[in-house]
Amino acid sequence: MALSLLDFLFNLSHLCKMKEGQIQQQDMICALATASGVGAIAVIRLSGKGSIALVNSVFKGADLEQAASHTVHFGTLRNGDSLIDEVLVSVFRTPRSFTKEDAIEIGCHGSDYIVRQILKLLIQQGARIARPGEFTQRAFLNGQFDLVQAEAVADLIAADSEASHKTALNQLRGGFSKKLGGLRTELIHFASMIELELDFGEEDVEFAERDDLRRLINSLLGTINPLIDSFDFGNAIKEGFPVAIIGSPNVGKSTLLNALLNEEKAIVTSIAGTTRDVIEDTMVLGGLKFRFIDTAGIRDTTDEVETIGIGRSKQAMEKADIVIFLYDSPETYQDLQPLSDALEPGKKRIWVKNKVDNLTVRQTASEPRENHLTPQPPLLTGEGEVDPTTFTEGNQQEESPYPPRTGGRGEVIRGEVMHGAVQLSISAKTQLGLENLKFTLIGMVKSQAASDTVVSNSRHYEHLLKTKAALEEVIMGLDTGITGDFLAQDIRLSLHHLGEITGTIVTDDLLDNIFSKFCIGK
Ligand SMILES: Nc1nc2c(ncn2[C@@H]2O[C@H](COP(=O)(O)OP(=O)(O)OP(=O)(O)O)[C@@H](O)[C@H]2O)c(=O)[nH]1
Ligand SMILES: [Mg+2]
Repeated sequence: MALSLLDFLFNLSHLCKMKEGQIQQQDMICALATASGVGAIAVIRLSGKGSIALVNSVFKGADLEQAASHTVHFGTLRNGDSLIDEVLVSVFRTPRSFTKEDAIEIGCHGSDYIVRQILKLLIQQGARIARPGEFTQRAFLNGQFDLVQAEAVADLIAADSEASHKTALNQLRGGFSKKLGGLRTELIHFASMIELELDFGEEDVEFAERDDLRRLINSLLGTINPLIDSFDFGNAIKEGFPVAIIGSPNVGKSTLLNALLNEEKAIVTSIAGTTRDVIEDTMVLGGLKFRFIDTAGIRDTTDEVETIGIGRSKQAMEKADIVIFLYDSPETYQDLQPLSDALEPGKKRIWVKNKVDNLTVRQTASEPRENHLTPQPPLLTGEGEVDPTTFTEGNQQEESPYPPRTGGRGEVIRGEVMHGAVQLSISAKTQLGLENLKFTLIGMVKSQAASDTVVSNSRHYEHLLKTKAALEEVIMGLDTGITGDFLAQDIRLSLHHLGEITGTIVTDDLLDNIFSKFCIGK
């Protein structure tokens, strides 16, 4: 007969650490919590059993052993007779500290020398230097938060845009782990019902209502699927939304990259074929991080290096979230058509006509106005939504080789949105219309954000995929009417993967792996 759920959990506990339980005060660890280097103030952290007594033995001021939790005390730190610094000591008593252990924070003057002297003193008195992330690891092990929240602490520190900050904060406050936790509890209930059936062996009894189980699994899948789908978006929030600039040689791709980044990142010359490889960098626009990718101009060539570069341009285009198709003439516009046709239909694209400054320069007061383009401020039509209108256009004598656009004489030409594609006109060189392009990019990304709860961590993504596969096995088992013991096995596997996400079930290896990526002092 299959193992009972209790046996299963018992066996697992040999390999795994269960998070729930008593607060464990471990040995004393210390570290600099602020960035190293010279600053006005530095903060040194100490946590573990005996921390308050240790600092009290080297502190001259109030008696810290008698001090209440969450109080701050001014005094001096001394190594024997020698004064190290005037400090502010904050006292936190178990369980009301970050780690839930007794903890002290020493605010001293921000000199490397003073920090070294204080750490040396603490180590002499019995503390040891903390491993990376060890404070957060202790907080997790003492039940301060689940693993998703612990990982969010690292993300919050690393956040470099409004969006990544918001995602990390959402995870820190429970985000999707609360939702998953609730469903997991229900699933455990079903698992135990099925285990009970197994205990009755030969007797044909069913404690677990199969229809209710199916409903629960569907509801779990309903929670998990959008989370899985959100990963690309969540990952881009962290790493930057990739935007590939694609076009024929010399249309101004590198000029545009430099203008977007506000720095001379790529070489610009009038020689066609200047850029040979992909060049990229990130920029935060409207609270979102974008990864702009300049590429080699695409054309037929026999040059070996250029051919490799063009291959990379095509790869960048396929991987990008948004493709900017840049052109400066009817010919270079036509060159882009086969590339766009070959691209997956759902890919977001912006068609950008460059070098419009040339068009205005060509005009003189006496000439009939052929292509009068006047920049307009971008029209915001709603929250985060952008109407990418840039220019008013006068008489257009020639038949336009470009895709049809709405609007007539002197009317505001709407940057058309067709099959997810938008049309704009700019001058990368004079930066005319650039703000509008930025607004369009921001609007395109913001329109993707379905909810605040997004998965941005590849570990969570991996376990969500595994949970989904296991849950689908349960559904398949229900469809084919498999026996309780097989059903129980599939449910156990789902529970295992769900538990690994929030850290209800974790191995030491996994914990070490996660927390070693933190900085020391966190
Ligand atoms: N008048 C005008 N010239 C521009 C504009 N943008 C780029 N150029 C010029 O066009 C030429 C080519 O610019 P690049 O940015 O090197 O073009 P590219 O598309 O990166 O070219 P490759 O790297 O060869 O594929 C340079 O002489 C630029 O100064 C613009 O908006 N207006
Ligand atoms: Mg270039």
